[in-house]
Amino acid sequence: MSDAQKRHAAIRALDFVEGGMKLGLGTGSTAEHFVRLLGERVAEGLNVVGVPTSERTAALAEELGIPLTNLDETPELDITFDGADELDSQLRLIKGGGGALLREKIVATASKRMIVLADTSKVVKTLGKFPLPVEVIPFGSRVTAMKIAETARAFGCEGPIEPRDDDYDVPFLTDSENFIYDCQFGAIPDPDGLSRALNLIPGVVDNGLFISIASLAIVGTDKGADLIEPKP
Ligand SMILES: O=C(CO)[C@H](O)[C@H](O)COP(=O)(O)O
Repeated sequence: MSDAQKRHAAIRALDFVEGGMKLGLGTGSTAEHFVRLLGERVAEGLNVVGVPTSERTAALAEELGIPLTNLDETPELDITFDGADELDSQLRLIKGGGGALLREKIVATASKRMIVLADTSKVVKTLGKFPLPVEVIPFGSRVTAMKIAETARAFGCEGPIEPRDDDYDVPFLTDSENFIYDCQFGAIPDPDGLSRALNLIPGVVDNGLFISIASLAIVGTDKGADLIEPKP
């Protein structure tokens, strides 16, 4: 992972921003580069409004003076800029390393387009090396986790499924006060099928697979950034 590459992706992303736009603001270190650069433009007079995908991003955007709104007031956004934990050639993503996958997916799908910002380490042939985060309601979460494992097996995915916690064994809570299970599958042969099946399990709120949502990836390199469109 390269911080310089992340910053290069964020710099290139600013070329897509125009005055008057309504923007989804992602979560994570790559998205943070973008939000900070956007804050500089806003300070220079750029007129945009943002919907943050997490409390963390909301706090940062507020600190930088970026005007914020929410999806109730502004249900259609122009572009969401967000990071990813993995992306493949079809621009299918694994997201949720920072635990914000639910709001990230809601905001991205309320946008005319989602642009993913990444460094080169995020580009993979097959999704799944990064543990897939699945957000579950705390009630009955162990049963839900067993069903996740069963469902995943039917899609050729095996591997430990572990509740995310902090350094003191306290369960990690999302902004919506749910748990996250990290599923170490190694490879996901059918991301689309797995994503649909997981979301049918009672207790699963959503999972970190973003399928047919991103329409462009900006991958930062050591010298600049490459634009990648989804391959059919
Ligand atoms: O999905 C996310 C947060 O839920 C992030 O976009 C993802 O984890 C990438 O983070 P980073 O840019 O710090 O590598």
